[in-house]
Amino acid sequence: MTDALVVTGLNKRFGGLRAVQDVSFTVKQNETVALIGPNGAGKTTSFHLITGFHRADSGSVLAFGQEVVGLKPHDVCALGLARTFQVAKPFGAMTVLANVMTGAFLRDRHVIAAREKAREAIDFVGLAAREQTPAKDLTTIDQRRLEMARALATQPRILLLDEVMAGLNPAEIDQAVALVGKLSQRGLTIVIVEHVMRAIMAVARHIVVLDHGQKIAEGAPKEIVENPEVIRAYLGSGYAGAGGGAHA
Ligand SMILES: Nc1ncnc2c1ncn2[C@@H]1O[C@H](COP(=O)(O)OP(=O)(O)OP(=O)(O)O)[C@@H](O)[C@H]1O
Repeated sequence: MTDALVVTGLNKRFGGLRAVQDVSFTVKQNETVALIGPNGAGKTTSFHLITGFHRADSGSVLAFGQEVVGLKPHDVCALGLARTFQVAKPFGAMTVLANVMTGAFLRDRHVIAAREKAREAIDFVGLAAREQTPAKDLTTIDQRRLEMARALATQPRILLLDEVMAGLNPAEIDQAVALVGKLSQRGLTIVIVEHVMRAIMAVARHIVVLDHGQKIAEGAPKEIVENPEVIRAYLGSGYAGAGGGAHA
């Protein structure tokens, strides 16, 4: 079976800073992979490179066997890669439904069909009761749900989630974890950037660790939390439990 995502030798410099250095990893179909590491490690930049928001200096990103480096974000999305943003970027004055329809329009030019797809995504993330609420009036968790619904409405095969749990309370984190599990059950391949280790341990089958733009480890969650290099660079000696740069 073709891998969902094959990232090979990805590089990105910002002036003298090597934000992403020779990063390679593979995500199998229907797998959930987490990208973790300290602030500034290059996680969000990797997402930008994979989704066409930044152009890689070198390297390759194959999505279901097709090269996406060099494509515009819209074209990457059309190939089935959708993402959320670390800082949610809804159209604040527009309703939840209208925001999600902007995602649905990628595949359905007709308003009625796009509205139907948008409603399905809104329902899936549990926002049906907020359909007519302006995005700016949503709570933090509902904004995250909106981000996910908008991404889902583009009918992706691969979903990249950038810190969708940041700022949520423990009960909300549990709800978000359940939602990610539901997305995976639906057959989606998921790449998740997250600092909430409890959530990572619950959803990820495989973890890739970045530090200073480089991959320092990858493996099963149990191996990663015991990896001395990962403990030094990110988790801190207090993990498993509460640790370092990561939020337990
Ligand atoms: N557009 C840019 N111009 C210059 N430097 C940038 C740009 N975007 C990111 N950087 C730098 O690249 C490095 C990697 O940043 P990135 O946002 O990818 O880290 P991150 O791992 O996502 O961190 P965090 O966990 O804080 O979100 C950082 O040093 C950051 O300051």
